[in-house]
Amino acid sequence: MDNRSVAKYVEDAEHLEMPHRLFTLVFPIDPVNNCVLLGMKKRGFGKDKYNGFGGKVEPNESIESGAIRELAEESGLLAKRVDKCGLLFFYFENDPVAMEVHVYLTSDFSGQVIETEEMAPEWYSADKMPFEQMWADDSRWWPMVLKKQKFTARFWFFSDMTTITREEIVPVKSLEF
Ligand SMILES: Nc1ncnc2c1[nH]c(=O)n2[C@H]1C[C@H](O)[C@@H](COP(=O)(O)OP(=O)(O)OP(=O)(O)O)O1
Repeated sequence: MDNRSVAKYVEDAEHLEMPHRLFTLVFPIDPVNNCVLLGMKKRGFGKDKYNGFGGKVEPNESIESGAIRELAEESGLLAKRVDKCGLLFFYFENDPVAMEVHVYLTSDFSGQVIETEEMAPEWYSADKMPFEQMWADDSRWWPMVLKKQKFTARFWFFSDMTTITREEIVPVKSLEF
């Protein structure tokens, strides 16, 4: 997909006549051991699932600053740099607000991994992810991450928040548009 088409795809997604709430999702990567840091969510939305680190973007910050802040708050790691690898849209039956999730990787970070009130972090082999304990969409787009392929994707969830009723995953050249 060329950049103009990507922009159109995102514009379409953002104008499905529903408001979007902005979120971030960051996966720290250890490239030497091919490992990724996941966190077991201990409370709130997504409790008892493994995920990357992230949350809502505050009104006074950029999406990237929000990603770095949430990573620090939830894992103790300070990212010097994050690289956007994907853009996800989630739509839930009976929910008038969609989620727009900006997905980042980082292998440039410092600090000690700590367990926080929200997350219990654990390193996993990047090609042996615990998908059965993750959001149902994760196994659909993670292969793009492994291939170093940027992507946009849209998932429609049934009201149980678990069953995917429709999905679109599109490889893209760039997420700068
Ligand atoms: N389906 C799916 N796949 C992958 N990742 C996610 C989902 N749904 C999601 O919500 N997420 C991600 C997006 C965010 O990184 C988190 C949810 O953020 P949340 O914990 O609700 O936001 P915070 O701002 O940290 O919330 P509180 O601190 O107010 O609890 O999961």
